[in-house]
Amino acid sequence: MNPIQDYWLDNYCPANGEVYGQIPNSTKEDVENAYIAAKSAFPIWSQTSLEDRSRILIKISELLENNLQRFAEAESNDNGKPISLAKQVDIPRAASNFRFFGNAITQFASESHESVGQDAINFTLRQPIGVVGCISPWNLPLYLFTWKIAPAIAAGNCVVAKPSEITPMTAYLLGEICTEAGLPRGVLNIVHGLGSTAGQAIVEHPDIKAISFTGGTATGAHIAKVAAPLFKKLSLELGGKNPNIIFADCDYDDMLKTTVRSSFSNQGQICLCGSRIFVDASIYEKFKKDFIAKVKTLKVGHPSEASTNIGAMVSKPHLEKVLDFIETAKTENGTILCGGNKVVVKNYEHGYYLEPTVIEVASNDCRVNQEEIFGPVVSIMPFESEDEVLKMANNVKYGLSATLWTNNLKRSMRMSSQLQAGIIWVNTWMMRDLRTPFGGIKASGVGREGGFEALRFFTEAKNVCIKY
Ligand SMILES: NC(=O)C1=CN([C@@H]2O[C@H](COP(=O)(O)OP(=O)(O)OC[C@H]3O[C@@H](n4cnc5c(N)ncnc54)[C@H](O)[C@@H]3O)[C@@H](O)[C@H]2O)C=CC1
Ligand SMILES: O=C(O)/C=C/C=C(\O)C(=O)O
Repeated sequence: MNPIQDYWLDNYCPANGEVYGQIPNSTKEDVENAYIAAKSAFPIWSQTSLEDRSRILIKISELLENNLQRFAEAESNDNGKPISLAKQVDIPRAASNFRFFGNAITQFASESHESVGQDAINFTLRQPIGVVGCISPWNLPLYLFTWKIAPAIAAGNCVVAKPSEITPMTAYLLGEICTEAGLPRGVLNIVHGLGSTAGQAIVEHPDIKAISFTGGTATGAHIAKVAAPLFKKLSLELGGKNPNIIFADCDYDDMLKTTVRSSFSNQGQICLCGSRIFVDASIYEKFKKDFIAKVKTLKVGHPSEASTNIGAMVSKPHLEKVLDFIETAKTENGTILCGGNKVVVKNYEHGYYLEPTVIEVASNDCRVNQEEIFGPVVSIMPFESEDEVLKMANNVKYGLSATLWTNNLKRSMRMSSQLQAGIIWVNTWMMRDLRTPFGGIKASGVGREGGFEALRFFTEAKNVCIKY
């Protein structure tokens, strides 16, 4: 063991497989120091007026927008995603997160209940919790990091936050911007490092009273086990295995174009991707032909090239994991209709590239349809009836999102109410309104983010009853 060497973690660039930086592998002591800083900032920040908090959050948002190119390059370099995606989606959304919660906090109200006949009135105070922990994953690094931090600080909390050790760069840059925007010292404390050490220290900390986590289901289960006996508030956004259900009466061209996106955006590394595609048997063969033809046009390439549709996978171990799933599919009578192989990109031979892959599965019970792959891999299979597809869609441990393609209003209402998922999209995918509740059921998580739900999570409700 070399304590100096072990304190630093290599940071890889997925596009070329090279180490391009190092981050601290923060220890329990580092987390304690972050907590102390947060605790000392809390009395002032929690009493800072809503107008001042709002102004600072909106300033952070503006600075992110002003630095779009720099942040997008950093995100793409760190994660492997096409720079075009980082520029159009990740960084603008991170900016929106701050702007949205900067505005939302000025509109957040609490309840009052008049106890008629008892000469009393109850009102609810919504007070910040204190020091809270935010832990985020590598797939949408700044987007998800800020989706937690923005409501937490808007509500008057101070934060100890850990980005994924696999994609630390934009969180580091965010720290600079927050300082420039005038966020007081100690309000946001970013610690870098491994989940098993720095992350675990946040979750175990007896005085960090709430944890907002996005990541894998197994990690979420572990966090819940550690946090529950400490009586922490928990928000867990976990994995998905989302059905994309296509009926014959849909707007076919729109469906086809969006299904390519919902399958392969961000190399399929979004918990909302529609990884199980179920197609009305009457259009199955046509869909199969058209879909594969479109998928074959997607260009796998270096993330910095404008023509790239599919960039690099986030890490070598993750690439290997996804390839293992493709091998598993073959042993389960799956047919690889296209893709399935690593891609060697000229001049970037050590990058982690994978073809977009479509697998025709014989049954919904196979591992490929039951486990989260989290890569550019989707399965397709036909269905005969609404009842059959509903059963298959729900027959999975996850319950994050579902997409329905149909112009039949009654059917969309019927199915929306019966699908076991926290988010249903009808004739669209990943259309986001930041006011809406966001989250899953079953193994996809606990609690909701977004809008006032997030502000409720990051506050404690205290009821005051006054007799008059
Ligand atoms: N939102 C989602 O649905 C996501 C799902 N995943 C799934 O999870 C699988 C594993 O990916 P990982 O990178 O290992 O994700 P992960 O769940 O281990 O990592 C997410 C975050 O949790 C932290 N973390 C890990 N262990 C922790 C612990 N004991 N205490 C506190 N924090 C901890 C990590 O450092 C990271 O910041 C992926 O293959 C994918 O299937 C991964 C990322 C996002
Ligand atoms: O809030 C959103 O728009 C998207 C969230 C996506 C995830 O939580 C994920 O992919 O992990």
